Amino acid sequence: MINAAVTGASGRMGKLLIENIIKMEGIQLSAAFDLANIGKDAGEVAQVGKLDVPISDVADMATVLKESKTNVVIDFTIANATAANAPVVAEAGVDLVIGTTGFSPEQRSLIEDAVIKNNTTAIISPNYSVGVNVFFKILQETAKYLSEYDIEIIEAHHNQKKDAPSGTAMRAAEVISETLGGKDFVYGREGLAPREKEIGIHAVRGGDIVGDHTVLFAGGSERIEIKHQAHSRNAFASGAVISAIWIANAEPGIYTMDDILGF
Ligand SMILES: NC(=O)C1=CN([C@@H]2O[C@H](COP(=O)(O)OP(=O)(O)OC[C@H]3O[C@@H](n4cnc5c(N)ncnc54)[C@H](OP(=O)(O)O)[C@@H]3O)[C@@H](O)[C@H]2O)C=CC1
Ligand SMILES: O=C(O)C1=N[C@H](C(=O)O)C[C@H](O)C1
Repeated sequence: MINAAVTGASGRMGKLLIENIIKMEGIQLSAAFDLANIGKDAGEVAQVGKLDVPISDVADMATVLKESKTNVVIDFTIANATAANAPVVAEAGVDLVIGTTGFSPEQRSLIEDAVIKNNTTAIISPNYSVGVNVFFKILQETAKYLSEYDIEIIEAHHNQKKDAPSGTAMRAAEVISETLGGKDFVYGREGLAPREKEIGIHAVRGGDIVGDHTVLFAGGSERIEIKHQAHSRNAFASGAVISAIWIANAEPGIYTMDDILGF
């Protein structure tokens, strides 16, 4: 049985991760962390019934992980929180499934260094849905054929999202840039904006949009739009919990969803 802890247990994703953990075989909730609802039952906060797992303060993370015999922490919080908590998790010899987005290059290196230094394992992905990871592959292929076309990425999310552009939009831009040997990124456009050989990245925030990503390849007299739309956060939560099961048999190191999906 895999013992999984959830960090960000009171959040939109945290609650759904707990719901998915209790539904899946071979994995159980061993601990939960958040800034809010400390001491409350994580199952009751997630509205899935009492689980006898209290939400703990992140300040007690090292002790709680040890006492709860946690094997893996699933972290969907905010960049600075993940950057602070990941070294604590790695030093405790516990694996990590990271869904948080919006890392600076320094935060990303700090997390990866802690995992490597402690010989543990991490999966880091801006999007745990199967569809988005197929979408990345389609973008790679399309970019090869339409390398001369103008490329713009438009993403839309709910009005409570804390980072922009989304991690998925940034990964889409990286995938295309890597395929085409390097592109500049331009964020939004305003005023006179002559088109160079860059990828334009645009973020929209409104209402309860779960997550839309469109990549536009525009030529002189035609265009292709490749679009992924998430209908529910379950697309992300189920992928993250499957990843937490997968990690139990992985060699130490850093992985992405490509490894889990066998791409
Ligand atoms: N990879 C993927 O597939 C997906 C990634 N995401 C990413 O996951 C992250 C969370 O998204 P979402 O659930 O919507 O956000 P929420 O704001 O709903 O949830 C985040 C939770 O983390 C808590 N938190 C903040 N700081 C800490 C800390 N230091 N220690 C412990 N908990 C903390 C927040 O508390 P408080 O509210 O009090 O600050 C909140 O309860 C975002 O970065 C988002 O982009 C989201 C969906 C899919
Ligand atoms: O914050 C969200 O909601 C989401 N965040 C991820 C991102 O930034 O790419 C993934 C998904 O689009 C939902």
